[in-house]
Amino acid sequence: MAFRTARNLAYFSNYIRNYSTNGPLVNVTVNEKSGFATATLQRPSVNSLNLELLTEISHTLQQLEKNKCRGLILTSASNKVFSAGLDLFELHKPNADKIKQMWSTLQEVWIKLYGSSYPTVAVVNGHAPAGGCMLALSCEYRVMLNNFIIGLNEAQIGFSAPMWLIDGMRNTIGSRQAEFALTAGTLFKTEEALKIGLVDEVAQSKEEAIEKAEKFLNKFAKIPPHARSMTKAALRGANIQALVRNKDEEVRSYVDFVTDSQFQDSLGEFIELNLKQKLSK
Ligand SMILES: CCCCCCCC/C=C\C=C\CC(=O)SCCNC(=O)CCNC(=O)[C@H](O)C(C)(C)COP(=O)(O)OP(=O)(O)OC[C@H]1O[C@@H](n2cnc3c(N)ncnc32)[C@H](O)[C@@H]1OP(=O)(O)O
Repeated sequence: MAFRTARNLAYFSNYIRNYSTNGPLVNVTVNEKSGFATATLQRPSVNSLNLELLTEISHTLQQLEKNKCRGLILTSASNKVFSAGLDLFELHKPNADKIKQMWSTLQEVWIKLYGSSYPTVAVVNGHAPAGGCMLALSCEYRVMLNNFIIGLNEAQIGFSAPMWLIDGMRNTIGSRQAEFALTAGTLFKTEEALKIGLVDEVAQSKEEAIEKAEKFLNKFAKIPPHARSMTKAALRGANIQALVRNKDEEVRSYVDFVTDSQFQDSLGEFIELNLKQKLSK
């Protein structure tokens, strides 16, 4: 088992430090006492998910799995936005090959994070719409700071969230609430999200949120890791397998959907109406 000896722990910490120097968009640190890793998303200014950030998240998750991480806290370097979801500018008039890779990497991130063998907590220290909510939902526990929004607003932008993400929402807040939330594309304020169970706890500061996250991770200290991860796989495996079976087909549908002129028109309108930065004409 990892971290059984101080030498193992030191090796892993050094490894992660070295790794983090190679990843400018995701900073990874390891608490040497607890063995918990903190992965901080730091793509300016809103951690919008472009191919580069998604690739780095995917590599980070792979390394954490390989090194038998004891627990992960996922958070943001911004004090306003956890992640603004997919990079909408990269979806506008896109290069088909690039968005193909982007969707495929997004699927990989979900498979690795939703299916990780180690426990995971999202410290949602800023807004988390769409893909930002997806990252938080993939974790096992969510601690959110006050006065932000979270939710799957895909319907508002003109499409449906993919099946695996709908599954993640349903598994978290139940079918009835998921239907209300997804069909309206609702973005919930922190307190509302707590009421429906989309987040588990509210914190007043990032420090308090990290403490709550560590408390959650510490609950597993005496549970055999293989028993924990087998149970998690039993609970989440069917949803993951459904995506694995349909991965390529979904990428094809997504590329067709996003490159269609109707989607491009509604995306253009959404950007002009909702984002400060505008499209160059
Ligand atoms: C069968 C399978 C296929 C099914 C088909 C499915 C098709 C799916 C296609 C796409 C899927 C998408 C899922 C997504 O994740 S879509 C992304 C949705 N995101 C949003 O709606 C968020 C939009 N942003 C906001 O609401 C706000 O910016 C917010 C995050 C709340 C932060 O607000 P605030 O603090 O006031 O900051 P600003 O609005 O001033 O923004 C700061 C700068 O960031 C830029 N920005 C914001 N969001 C994005 C984004 N998503 N992508 C790129 N850039 C973004 C914004 O323009 C500002 O830029 P600048 O500083 O240059 O002015």
